[in-house]
Amino acid sequence: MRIAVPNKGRLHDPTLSLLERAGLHVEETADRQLYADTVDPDVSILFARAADIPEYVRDGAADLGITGLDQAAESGGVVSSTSEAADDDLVDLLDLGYGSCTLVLAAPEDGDIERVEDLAGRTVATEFPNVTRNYLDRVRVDADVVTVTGATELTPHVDMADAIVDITSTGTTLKVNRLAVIDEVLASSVRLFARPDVVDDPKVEQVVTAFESVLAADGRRYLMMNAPKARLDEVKDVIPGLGGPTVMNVEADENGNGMVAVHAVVEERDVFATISELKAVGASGILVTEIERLVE
Ligand SMILES: Nc1ncnc2c1ncn2[C@@H]1O[C@H](COP(=O)(O)OP(=O)(O)OP(=O)(O)O)[C@@H](O)[C@H]1O
Ligand SMILES: O=P(O)(O)OC[C@H]1O[C@H](OP(=O)(O)OP(=O)(O)O)[C@H](O)[C@@H]1O
Ligand SMILES: [Mg+2]
Repeated sequence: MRIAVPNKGRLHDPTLSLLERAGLHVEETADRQLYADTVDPDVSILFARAADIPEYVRDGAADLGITGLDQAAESGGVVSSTSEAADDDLVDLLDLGYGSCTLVLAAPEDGDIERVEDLAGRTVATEFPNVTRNYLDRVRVDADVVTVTGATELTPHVDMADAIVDITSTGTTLKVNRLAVIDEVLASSVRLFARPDVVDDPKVEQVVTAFESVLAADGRRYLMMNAPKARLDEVKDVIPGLGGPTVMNVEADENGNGMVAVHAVVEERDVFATISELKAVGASGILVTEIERLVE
């Protein structure tokens, strides 16, 4: 099974670190090499441009692809389950949570385009012509679409276009170019995409489970402590854990203090407050550790 992965750009490093954390270590290769093996002999990597990855998966050059939803939507149909998929659709299997951005319609701040309807008969410049045409159809506005390959934000200022559809995340680029958002076209983030015919492959399911376990571990910590058996209910009340905590007898509890060991997964943001509350109900020897993966 082959996974297409961004070879450069902002999605390259986070994608490799996700593969690493998921246990799919990518073998060292010379820079920009097209293919790489992973520690799993059944899984290999194809490095490609983020924008080409959807096409590689649709065509069968790869079985799975990791790239932005914006790129997948630009290249054709995207569905969220196999039951609704046509042969050349991509199935959006999993939101990997990074590369979050929004494709927006934007126009000069002090111009005459204030609503999408004002675009009738005007021109929109974009690197995403298909997504833009679909959007204009959806809102029933008849405008021309011109395709550019970069620096889209400049086009309204050089009379090439009246508005743009482009990526924004912090909004800095739009602001610097004195452009105001008129409408949201597509909310995007990096996803794991599959061809419909491979979705039920056990290897694909194994990859999905591995990625899910990394996402589940994100922002969570593992707490271990000793607690007086008599106050276990209070300890359980304090731990806002995933389900109930695990409670174990302490082997070395010879002097009969009635101590138990308590383990629990907690949200990272709750750890700070939880520790003082645990101490207050008699817990001691509290350990906080990172979780690499969590299969729920
Ligand atoms: N400012 C941003 N914030 C978050 N995600 C972004 C941003 N810009 C782009 N992306 C996401 O990353 C994807 C690839 O963009 P990026 O610019 O990294 O790749 P590239 O264009 O192939 O690389 P380069 O711009 O270096 O040639 C986009 O399709 C989008 O999903
Ligand atoms: O809202 P912001 O945080 O300013 O981000 C938006 C900008 O980020 C991307 O450009 P990128 O940095 O990838 O440069 P590029 O145009 O060379 O791809 C995108 O094309 C926007 O121009
Ligand atoms: Mg870019």
